[in-house]
Amino acid sequence: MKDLIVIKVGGNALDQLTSEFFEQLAAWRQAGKQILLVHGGGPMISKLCQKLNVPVTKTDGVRVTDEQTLALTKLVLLGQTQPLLLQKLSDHHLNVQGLNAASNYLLKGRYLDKAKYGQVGAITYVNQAALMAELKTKIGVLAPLALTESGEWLNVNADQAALAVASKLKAEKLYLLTDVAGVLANGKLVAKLSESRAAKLAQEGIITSGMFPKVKAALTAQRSGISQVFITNSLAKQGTQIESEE
Ligand SMILES: Nc1ncnc2c1ncn2[C@@H]1O[C@H](COP(=O)(O)OP(=O)(O)O)[C@@H](O)[C@H]1O
Ligand SMILES: CC(=O)N[C@@H](CCC(=O)OP(=O)(O)O)C(=O)O
Repeated sequence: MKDLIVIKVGGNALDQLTSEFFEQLAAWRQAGKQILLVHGGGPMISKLCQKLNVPVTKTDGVRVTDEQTLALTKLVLLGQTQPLLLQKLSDHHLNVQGLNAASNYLLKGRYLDKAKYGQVGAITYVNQAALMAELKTKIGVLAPLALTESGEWLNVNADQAALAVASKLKAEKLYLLTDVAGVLANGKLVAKLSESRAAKLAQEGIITSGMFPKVKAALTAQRSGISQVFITNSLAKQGTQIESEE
């Protein structure tokens, strides 16, 4: 949808939001844009697990999520990080609405690989009509969780959730906000990143850890038709923009 901007706010980025961020959202709302924020909370989930002696296991950057981890994940996302972001937005006089998979079955998903990751999902369906109705008047703040057809909760990587929603709704722009200026190579920002350059940087061990699934999500988003995809730490800076192959 033209005029829809999807922004993923990672758990690390949540602590670093500057006044620029809120001013940009206000300016976009004034210009008639619809805005959906998909929030993370990974570091906070890991912290709570560690406090309660629940093992933290990640495979390919994905949290292996058993029943107990799922309960803590929901607790953190819906009880801690989402209210924190809503409060920050409200403090800046922005009109907001907290959203999750259970609000009008906004997001449905399927198991990614139950044997490997447990209760982890990939999004298969977005209730577009319900979501767009919410975004008409408010900035939506959506948790990265999905429900299966039979009503089981799934934990979804927040980059993947933002990508899925942005692709299904054909967003104009997708921002993956994180705690670094973009993809860095030898300390320098990579301003434009194509699929082949990304593959080379990954092979050289330059794109690693959390940046690896993020770049994969960004490339998939660009391929799905979202022309402006950015990995950045600020809405005022383009950071790394994904570009198509020559
Ligand atoms: N080439 C790279 N450029 C920038 N960051 C990288 C790179 N490779 C790995 N990283 C790491 O990826 C992190 C961002 O991923 P992650 O911590 O998962 O972010 P978020 O919580 O915002 O989703 C950076 O803080 C950095 O430590
Ligand atoms: C399946 C899976 O890995 N889910 C993520 C959801 C939160 C997230 O992605 O948060 P960040 O963006 O802050 O990392 C997790 O449990 O950490």
